[in-house]
Amino acid sequence: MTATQEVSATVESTPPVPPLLRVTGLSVSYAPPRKGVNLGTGAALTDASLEVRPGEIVGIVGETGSGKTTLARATVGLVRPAAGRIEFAGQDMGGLRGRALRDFRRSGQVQLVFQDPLRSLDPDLTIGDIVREPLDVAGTLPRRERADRVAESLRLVGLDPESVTGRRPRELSGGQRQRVSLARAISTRPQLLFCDEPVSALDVSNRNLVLNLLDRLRTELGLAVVIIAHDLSSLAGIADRVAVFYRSRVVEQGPVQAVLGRPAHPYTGLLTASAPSVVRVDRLRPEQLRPEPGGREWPAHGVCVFAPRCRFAHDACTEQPDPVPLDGEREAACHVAGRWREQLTSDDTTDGG
Ligand SMILES: Nc1ncnc2c1ncn2[C@@H]1O[C@H](COP(=O)(O)OP(=O)(O)OP(=O)(O)O)[C@@H](O)[C@H]1O
Repeated sequence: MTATQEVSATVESTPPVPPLLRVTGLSVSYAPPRKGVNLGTGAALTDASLEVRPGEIVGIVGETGSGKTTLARATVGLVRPAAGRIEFAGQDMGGLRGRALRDFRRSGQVQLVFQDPLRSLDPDLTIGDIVREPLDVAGTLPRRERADRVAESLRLVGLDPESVTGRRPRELSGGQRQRVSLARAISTRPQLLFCDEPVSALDVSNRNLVLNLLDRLRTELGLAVVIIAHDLSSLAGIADRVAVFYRSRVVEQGPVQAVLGRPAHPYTGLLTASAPSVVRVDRLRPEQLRPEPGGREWPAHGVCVFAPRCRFAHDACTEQPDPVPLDGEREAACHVAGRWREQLTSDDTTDGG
């Protein structure tokens, strides 16, 4: 056997790392609102598929109400899917009921971190109590070891346990509070962390600090992290892959450089064109991607969700497209995925290539 054959034999025999989280065809609808209480009806998530591998950072972007938080809530069992499958660490979450579901939630293997730490942290508890609480709920770590784990978790997020353990959330800055939320979330040493808008309430320097911290935690703890964000700039620097949500659907997903650098879905194109600070290969302007005024009227249902806002929509778009694989690991749910660029004239685009 030649050296090259030996190398390829080794590569071929290495099994691919199985995903930690595998979501397949997930649909979620919230119950119709009670009379007089309008919380919104209809599908919050439709036929969504996504995988997260151990140690990976996956970004989820999309406008408000597109279903990003619903995916996180369904994964931890806070909302029951109408269809589809969620597997975590090889286990079918749909099969968990009653006590088994409660035990899974309490185990802290998947943790959520929310946007506004001031509202999500109990103001009456000390920082030490707040970080210890998930350990008390899980009950897997002996009591005498919990104080050490609290101190270790605070240190991991860059806080000095001696100075913060006895304080209360209001005595800390916004950035420190978000780090307390992270310390709390990692106290159970989860395998997966969902961070819902973790930096949108922070100023720029604290944003970078918290994002770098997430990057470090995934390396040091082998954590998989899903970061839900409105804006792309908070993901561009640290995510490995990104999924773009639009009106309850995953319209594009793949490696972050490919998706943000050269979007295949016109909606991703619009997002990146509207966020000039995000490093990208395409240099498109939002107006190049918006439909001409007075264009076609689209029915409210059944058509591609993006058709009414898409300059490139045509007859085929009267049907919602399924996601199709494109180059490499990327996929997009669009009848003109990537090909819409051909419709831009050379004056329209100064593609930096
Ligand atoms: N508890 C609820 N009851 C009824 N409808 C809900 C509930 N929570 C969310 N929804 C609806 O489900 C849809 C998806 O909401 P979701 O919170 O998942 O979106 P999102 O992308 O996370 O939005 P945001 O960026 O604003 O947090 C929205 O139409 C929303 O109004």
